[in-house]
Amino acid sequence: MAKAPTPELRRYMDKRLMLQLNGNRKVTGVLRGYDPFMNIVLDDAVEEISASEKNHIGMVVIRVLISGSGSNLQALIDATQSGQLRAKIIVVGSNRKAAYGLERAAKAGIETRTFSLKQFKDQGKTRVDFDIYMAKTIQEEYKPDLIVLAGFMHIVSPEFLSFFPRQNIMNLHPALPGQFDGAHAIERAYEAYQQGKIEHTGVMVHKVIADVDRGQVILERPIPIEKEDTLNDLETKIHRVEHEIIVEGAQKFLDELTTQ
Ligand SMILES: Nc1nc2c(c(=O)[nH]1)N[C@@H](CN(C=O)c1ccc(C(=O)N[C@@H](CCC(=O)O)C(=O)O)cc1)CN2
Ligand SMILES: NCC(=O)N[C@@H]1O[C@H](COP(=O)([O-])[O-])[C@@H](O)[C@H]1O
Repeated sequence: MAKAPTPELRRYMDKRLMLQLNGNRKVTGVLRGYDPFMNIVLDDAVEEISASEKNHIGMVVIRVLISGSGSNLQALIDATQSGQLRAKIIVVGSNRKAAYGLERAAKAGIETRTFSLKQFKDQGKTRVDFDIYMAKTIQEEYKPDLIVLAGFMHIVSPEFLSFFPRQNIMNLHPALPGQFDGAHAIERAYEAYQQGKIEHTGVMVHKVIADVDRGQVILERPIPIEKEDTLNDLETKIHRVEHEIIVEGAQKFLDELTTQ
């Protein structure tokens, strides 16, 4: 495939630019870097909300990985567009080409990538080959400050994690630390409540390590379960809290990462 031509921006390097983004957003900043995919790195970036209101963003970029409907991705998109989350989503990746979250990203003018484990296996390659390709693509083509796993239903290997020595990967999990690690956590919590084993569940965002859902907790929030709650009621309560904690957790982690 022909390599994308590098845009002629050399003469603007280290100069303050004003960029007009989608959604009629205006951002100024000092050009520090760019690549053939038009990923632009601006330093001391400032979003001009209005003539009198400015939002200092700093120099951050983020990348989101999804598998499903992407309601948490939408929460991140909305938060970056409102300025609540001082960051820019530069690309959304999914391991499922039918994930509705890819449509949400495209509608927001965000680049999307799909990574198919099945394609690798059909070529006789391994799951680790797939993980290495995915990690190498993310790191070399996008160089994100933060990767957010927002319902990304793929357990990443130590080989994947080795590409990110800063451990700048955050996962959203619909359970409290050490309670219901892994998939189907909400259903398992509901079942445990019905059996009288727990009185509440919760949501957390945590750093991603090889041991699934056992990374350092960034934020956690308990969610009470009422006896009249159906599973759907509990899922609704959990998703509402998720949409808040994923934004607050991303900002908290970014602030930590960018001051290291
Ligand atoms: N190494 C890690 N990888 C991932 C973590 C993590 O903490 N460490 N968090 C998960 C997200 N997650 C729970 O929060 C999770 C996702 C998926 C699974 C799982 O069993 N996946 C199966 C496939 C299931 C499916 O396709 O429906 C698998 O990967 O074989 C467990 C937990 C993200 N990755
Ligand atoms: N173990 C990981 C896990 O269960 N993640 C869960 O997938 C859902 C994705 O929803 P979304 O696609 O609407 O954002 C969310 O509930 C998230 O906590």
